[in-house]
Amino acid sequence: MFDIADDRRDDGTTMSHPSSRGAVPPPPPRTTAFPPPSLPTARSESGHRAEDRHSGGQLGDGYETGGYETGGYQSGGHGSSGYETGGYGSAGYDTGYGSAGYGTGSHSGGYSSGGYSSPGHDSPGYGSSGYGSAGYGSAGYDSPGYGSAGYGSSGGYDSTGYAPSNGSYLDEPARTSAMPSSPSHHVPEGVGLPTPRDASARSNDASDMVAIIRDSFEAVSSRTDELTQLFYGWLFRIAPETRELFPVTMELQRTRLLRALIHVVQMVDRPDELNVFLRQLGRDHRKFGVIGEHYDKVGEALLGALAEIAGPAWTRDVEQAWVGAYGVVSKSMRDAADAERGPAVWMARVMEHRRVAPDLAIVRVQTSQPVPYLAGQYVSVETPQRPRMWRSLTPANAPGPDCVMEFHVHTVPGGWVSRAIVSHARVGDVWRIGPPMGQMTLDPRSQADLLMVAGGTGLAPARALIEQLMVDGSDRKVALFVGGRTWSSLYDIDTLRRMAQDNPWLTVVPVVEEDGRRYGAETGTLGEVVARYGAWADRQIVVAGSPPMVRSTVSAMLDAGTPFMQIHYDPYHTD
Ligand SMILES: NC(=O)C1=CN([C@@H]2O[C@H](COP(=O)(O)OP(=O)(O)OC[C@H]3O[C@@H](n4cnc5c(N)ncnc54)[C@H](O)[C@@H]3O)[C@@H](O)[C@H]2O)C=CC1
Repeated sequence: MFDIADDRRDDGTTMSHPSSRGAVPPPPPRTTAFPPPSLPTARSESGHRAEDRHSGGQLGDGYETGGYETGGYQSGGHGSSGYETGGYGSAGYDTGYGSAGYGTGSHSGGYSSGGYSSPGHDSPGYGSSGYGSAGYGSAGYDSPGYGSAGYGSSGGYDSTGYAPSNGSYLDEPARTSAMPSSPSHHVPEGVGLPTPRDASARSNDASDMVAIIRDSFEAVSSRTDELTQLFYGWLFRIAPETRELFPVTMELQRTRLLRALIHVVQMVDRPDELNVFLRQLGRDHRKFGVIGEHYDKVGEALLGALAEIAGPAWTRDVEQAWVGAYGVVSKSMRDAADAERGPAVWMARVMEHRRVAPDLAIVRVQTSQPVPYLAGQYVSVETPQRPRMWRSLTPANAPGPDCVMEFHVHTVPGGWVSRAIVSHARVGDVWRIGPPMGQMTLDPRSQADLLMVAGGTGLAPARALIEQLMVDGSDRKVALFVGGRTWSSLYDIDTLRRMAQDNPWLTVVPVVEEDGRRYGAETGTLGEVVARYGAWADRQIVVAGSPPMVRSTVSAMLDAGTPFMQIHYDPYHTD
């Protein structure tokens, strides 16, 4: 319950059925030299690492997993005592910015000063108030912060007030700006930032309620570990049957609960956005087998736990505010779950498991019914080796009538699920797949050329998008910069080469950290290398990889003059 591990979903629009999108062509058979000559000219290569490179990428024990759940995002957070410090800090847009994290609660002033507030980033809307605040709205506590809603929203405050959020809906600023689920416009009180535009519209009662919820939550924010433990203890006491919905190890679950709670608290004054989030959460929870009556028990446990931690500060007003807020939350979730007609999960059989490196496997699964995902989206996955441990993975292929999904899974040190998938998944295993999420999808109406920057298994969404362009018969120019730490870690380079040879619109540029010339690759970090080619101002840009990689890439691009609103990336949970 209240697990937002897999909560990124779009704005609720219906996705097209994969089978109507045409067959995915088989990989082209030949090899070719690359890169083809259609790129801008690179400036001189420094080969030096970015200052912040690989920062904050350590995982806490057990919070890993394959595909895109590796380092970075998790960073210090889960590994350290509270997720409210380092972890989400670095999940924020950079360390300074992030380090305020959620830690000090919603009123932390830290946000306005960190990272992206720093001088040197001169793109519009990127200044101190702009970035600091926009990110705070979500970045601190929730993975959207890292992606679309957090940094993505740094367009957030521009001179005219609120620019649309970014980081989603590749190609289509209008849709991006309309994206209701982004919590990006929230400005916590007390940080000296612009007033949220909806503030004036709030009634006194509502704003009182918002203030009470925020203040009371902040008051317990230093004891969130206790809070979540109490909550689950309470829940399992009053509704013992819910225990089996959760994995044996509850640590991660508690973190997820907290994230969801914080998310709700942060968005409590933006009912429309909150509603989208909650509806997605409700639909997603169908896969856990959550039923209507559980919502009441959860409410009771939550309020009970809050009251116990708050002590004398739990006044009647506070209680009423929370009762009201929880009523809204549970209604949205239940309504959405009840309204959903599609499957809660799809069963997928492992049809191929290829260990392409000791720590990396390519797994192809087939579902009996199509999973309605779009190229670039991701799904949550549960494997028989790790029951009830759902992890997010991005299909590396476009949806096709064969109902096959290909996943690229890199082990994360200490990771339960990623290691199990790489080492122990077998042909014939049956996986469960949750509903598609994420918004890094193509707008079929756009003809803009594209730049894709992919680090490690972050290649998956880029490859799916490229496949989709092939299916669509597009001739939009695509430059794909694909990075690995070493040449041998570019595990899919042969396929990419073939694709580039067969599709003249596609340019593939391999990037390795050292000694690239030896392999015909560029040397450096992805951000450095991409920025050497200029600002890419005429392209829609997708960045996928570990959070530190995304962070440093976007930073380098902004420094090179890339318009922020053209850069897209999805939020990822790394647990
Ligand atoms: N939809 C998405 O965006 C997806 C994201 N991912 C994420 O991609 C990541 C891939 O991880 P691995 O395969 O282990 O790749 P990796 O961590 O070995 O890194 C691969 C590339 O990223 C660069 N890189 C890594 N850390 C960096 C940093 N701090 N600064 C600059 N560049 C950095 C490396 O130089 C290399 O080019 C995972 O975190 C995974 O969660 C994976 C699949 C989909």
